[in-house]
Amino acid sequence: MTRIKICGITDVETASLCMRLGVDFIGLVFADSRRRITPEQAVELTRTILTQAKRPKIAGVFVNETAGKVNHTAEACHLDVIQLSGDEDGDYCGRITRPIIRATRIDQTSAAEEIQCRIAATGARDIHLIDRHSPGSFGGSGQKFDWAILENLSPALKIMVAGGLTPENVEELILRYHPWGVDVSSGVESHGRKDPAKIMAFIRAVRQADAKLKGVTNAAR
Ligand SMILES: O=C(O)c1ccccc1NCC(=O)[C@H](O)[C@H](O)COP(=O)(O)O
Repeated sequence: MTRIKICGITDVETASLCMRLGVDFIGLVFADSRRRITPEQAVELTRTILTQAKRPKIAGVFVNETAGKVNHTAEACHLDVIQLSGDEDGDYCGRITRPIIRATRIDQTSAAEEIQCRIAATGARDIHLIDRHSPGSFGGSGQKFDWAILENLSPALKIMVAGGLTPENVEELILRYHPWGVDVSSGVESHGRKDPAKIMAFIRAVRQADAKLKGVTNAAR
C-alpha cells in the first residue's frame, strides 16, 4: 500500500481526522512557514494521538536547524521521524537521533544521476522525499515537478513523492510510477487551511489507485 503523509498540520481536529483515516505520517512544520507551529503547540496537538496503539508516525519538518535543537525538539515533542527539508549534509544527518525523511528538491534541470548521488550522500536507508524546488521556498509551495524522472530512480529506494499533489492527480502518479509513498500539503487545503473533504478525497484516490494496482497484480498471477 502506498504510504500517505499529510504535512503542515496545525490543529488537533485535522490530526485526529488523519489518524482515523489511517494516514501513515503527519508532518508538523517547525521551520519558517505559514504552517509553522511551536514545540508547545506540537505537544498539545499530538497528546491524544500518542495514546493510541494504531497511530500515524509524527514527522517534524526542519530546515537548516542545528542538530542539537532538532534532537531536543524530537525528544520534547515525541517525534518519530525527522524530515530535513534544507541543505543538511551527510555528516549532519549522522548526528540526528531519529529516523530521517530526507527531502531532495528538484527542478526541470535535475538529472536522475545527480539525484541518486545526493541520495547516496545522505543515506540510502532513509525515506527520500522528492519535492519540487521553487525559489524562495523550502517546501509546501504546491508546485509539481516532471514525474518522468522517477522512472530513472532505483526501485530499491523508499521514494516519497511530494510537490503539487492533489486528490485529482495522485491516482495517476501512483498508477504510473508506484512510489513508496506520497506527501501533500497545499493540495488538501482551502483558503490556506487544511480541508477535511480534500483530505478524505486524497486518501480515497490513493486507496483507489492501490486497489487498481492490486487488481493488475492478481490478474497477472
Ligand atoms: O509546508 C511547508 O510550509 C514547509 C515549509 C518549509 C519546509 C518544508 C515545508 N513542507 C514540506 C513538505 O513536506 C510538504 O508537504 C511538501 O513540500 C509538499 O508540499 P505541497 O506542494 O504544498 O503539497
